Amino acid sequence: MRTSIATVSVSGTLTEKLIAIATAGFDGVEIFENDLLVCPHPPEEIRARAADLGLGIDLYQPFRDFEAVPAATLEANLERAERKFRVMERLGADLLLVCSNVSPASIGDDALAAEQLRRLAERAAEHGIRIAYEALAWGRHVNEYLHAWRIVRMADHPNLGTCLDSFHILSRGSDPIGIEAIPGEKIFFLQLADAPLLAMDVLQWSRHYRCFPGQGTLDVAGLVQHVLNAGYDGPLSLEVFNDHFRQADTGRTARDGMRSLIALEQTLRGAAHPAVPTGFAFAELADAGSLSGVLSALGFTRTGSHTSKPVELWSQGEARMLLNATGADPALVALGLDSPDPARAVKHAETLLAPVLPRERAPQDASLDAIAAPDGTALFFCDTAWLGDFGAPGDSGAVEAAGAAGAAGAAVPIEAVPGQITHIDHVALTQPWHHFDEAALFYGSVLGLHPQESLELPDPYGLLRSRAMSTTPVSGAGATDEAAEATGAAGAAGAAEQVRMVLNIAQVGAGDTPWQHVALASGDLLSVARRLRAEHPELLLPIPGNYYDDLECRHDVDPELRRLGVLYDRDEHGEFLHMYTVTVGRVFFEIVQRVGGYRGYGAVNAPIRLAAQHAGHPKMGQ
Ligand SMILES: O=C(O)c1ccc(O)c(O)c1
Ligand SMILES: [Mg+2]
Repeated sequence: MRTSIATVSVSGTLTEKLIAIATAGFDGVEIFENDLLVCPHPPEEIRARAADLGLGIDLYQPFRDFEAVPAATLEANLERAERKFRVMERLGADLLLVCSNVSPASIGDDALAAEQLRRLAERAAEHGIRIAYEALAWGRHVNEYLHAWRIVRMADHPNLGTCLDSFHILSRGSDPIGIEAIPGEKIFFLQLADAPLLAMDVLQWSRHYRCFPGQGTLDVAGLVQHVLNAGYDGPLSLEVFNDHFRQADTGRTARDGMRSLIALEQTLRGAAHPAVPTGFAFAELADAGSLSGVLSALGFTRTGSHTSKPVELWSQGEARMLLNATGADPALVALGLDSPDPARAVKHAETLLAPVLPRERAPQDASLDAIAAPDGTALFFCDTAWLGDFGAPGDSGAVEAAGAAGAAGAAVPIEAVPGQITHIDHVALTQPWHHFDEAALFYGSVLGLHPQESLELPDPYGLLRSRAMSTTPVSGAGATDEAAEATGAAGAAGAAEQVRMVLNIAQVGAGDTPWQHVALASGDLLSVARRLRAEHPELLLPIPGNYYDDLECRHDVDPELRRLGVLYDRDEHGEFLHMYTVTVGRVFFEIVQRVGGYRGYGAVNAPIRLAAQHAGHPKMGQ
């Protein structure tokens, strides 16, 4: 399918936009008029640049407030159009988008609108130009796509067709099935945008919060399927008005847009996602020596040493931490993901433009492929072979992979030890604010994670935006009942096989060193808490008594939670106990216990945690 993008969707000058759009691999562009007006180069030069870059100019837009006007205004509007046709000829563009009239002076008369659009199409035809009429969701009289189509049909001119825009259709809750009744050749253009579900004025929603397909909650792929069923074979064109995209890196946004179209095409093909991870194989932390004490306090033991690198394996149950003695401030640098087919997972990631990381490895090391997540974290796709790179602690000889699970891997049976940590429950990664949507699309398309709750959490110095993503779809805004049932079926039994990530937005001023955290699951959190409180109280994040005064009036909880500093939440499926360590370098740990089928992340307690972290670190990094 031909891919295109409106120049308004990315930042920069028109020339910068064209270069970034071509580099990302698009076939064409929609020139948004304002980008041309502010450009110092004449249309002929833009046309030549686009041609040199291999980009077609698929559309020129928008032409506003044309139709259903009093006769005197029509003459002026046709004259205005003539001038635009001349600009388009100079640009080499032959399709003009006319959006439905928003003026209070326009008249609610379909026959009049059709007659005037017909006159416009006749004039356009003299220039070899075609007109695509689009219903804006806030059009004065025409704001439904089927209404725009009825007018186009009534006008009955070969140079007049309709432009469908997923945002205008889905934001109003219109049923896109009606698209299939429009002959494909009368759909002159298709614009795609997603958006988060927001209860607000639709014009403001459209102008500030549109995002690429897959970043919001609209069923853009479902709509495209209807358009293809209608017989449309023109471009899929991204048209996104977004305050963040206007400020973000041009090339990165363009590539992100291309990733969204590739993912959309993959969704349309209907094949199951080929690379969904089945668990966390490990979390790798850069370390200068301070983390081993924290891990051993948490109950981890050193179970292996890498045979060719200064990396140690620390294990407990199925939770595995790699400490990489880089000498750097402690930070989360990589995640290992259990993958049913690692080679396929990397190939899939590459189709989605994920950067594959070069890796230095000794000849005897297991081949492990990694890609870079948007925040730079390395993601390794693993089977169990990697454990073979680790010998017994302090040993330089590799242990056979098969024996590794027993020796280096040291998978102690889950729950064998009371109060043991069993696995990694989730990992929270802080994203720079202008990469948040990119990260959601990345984890959704590359790993097949489903978005969960999206939250705004008060912090003493700001509001933290947070979105959880997991391998199991979870009910909530935008999720279907079926998805909720699937989650229920996965239930607690699949707890360790799930991959859950929490994406947080770094606060202004956090710079390049945001905090990350690893949440470790235990089947008996109170025992873990009792031991830590007795042996390492200095490692625990202090929780204010005011929190427990409130908690105890909301829930009938064990008074021991207060003494231990354990936080509590519940949902309709179960209960959640969790606690935090203090931050070491740029990482901290959370210990969690999901009782029953609790699905959340204790978000209600996040403000307590954030305030406690601020108290301990006046200049915290998240
Ligand atoms: O916000 C607008 O005015 C506007 C203009 C042109 C479009 O194609 C569109 O979808 C919205
Ligand atoms: Mg549009």
